[in-house]
Amino acid sequence: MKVITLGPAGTYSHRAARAVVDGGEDPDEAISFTESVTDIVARVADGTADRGVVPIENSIEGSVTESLDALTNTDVAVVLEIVTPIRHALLAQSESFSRVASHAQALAQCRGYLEANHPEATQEAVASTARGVEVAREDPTVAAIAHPDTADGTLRVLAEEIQDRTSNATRFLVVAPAEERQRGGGKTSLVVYPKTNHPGLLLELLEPFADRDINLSRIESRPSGERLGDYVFHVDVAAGLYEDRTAEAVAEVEAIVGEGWVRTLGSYDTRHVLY
Ligand SMILES: O=C(O)C(=O)C[C@]1(C(=O)O)C=C[C@@H](O)C=C1
Repeated sequence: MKVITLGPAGTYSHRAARAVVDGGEDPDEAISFTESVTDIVARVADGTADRGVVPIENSIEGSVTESLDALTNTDVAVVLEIVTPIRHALLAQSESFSRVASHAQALAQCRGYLEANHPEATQEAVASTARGVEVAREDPTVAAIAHPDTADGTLRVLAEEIQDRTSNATRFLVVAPAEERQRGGGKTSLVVYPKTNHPGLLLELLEPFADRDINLSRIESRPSGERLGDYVFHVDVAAGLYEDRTAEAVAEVEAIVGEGWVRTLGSYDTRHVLY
């Protein structure tokens, strides 16, 4: 199983990806890296990798919009979701740093800590938390925000548990080639582009689920990119496509969108991973 995720090694996505590698396989051989989530999804769609692991939502900072957009624009399936606690540390060569480098999501998850403790430090968003660690290793003026293990004996752990809420957690999606779309699992994800707009449209799109007593676990709108005020909706429901009621509701939504489209990413289960 070839798994691709956000690199370099040591990212939170890398930690989540380890949970996808089969027991008998060496994770170091199975997992490869790239520095954008758009690229992860593209590598799965073109068959370079069997699975891709992308962050999709954080409990403090919300959606990872690049991942939502990659799922809008690329035909892939979602086969599993992984939820993990995210505990950040501040890592540097010494206390005398003037910049903090990390992934934009991680900087945002520690906004309160940084404002209270290092208001003078400038913040630099880099491709991942592990990339920030590489920068801090090369540059004594830079501190990184990342998992404490990434210090790896070469950086000092200046502070631990610096996320603004102890309950900080991120949800990752495991994507697979579109033909591996599943019907089994407790959750189903759809991307819905209604194309047109009229009063009550969103209500019409959601009624097929409400009518069948299917719980909506999430709805997120993203700009379609076509024009201002035109949206794509990411809808998650708490029921699998193997259930007739879910398949019927999706078919009804497909009929409602008419001129637009519905992409069914498939059904999947949730795995909670602690590390
Ligand atoms: O930079 C990393 O370590 C990542 O895996 C990315 C990412 C994200 O995009 O949300 C993953 C988990 C944390 O929420 C912070 C950063």
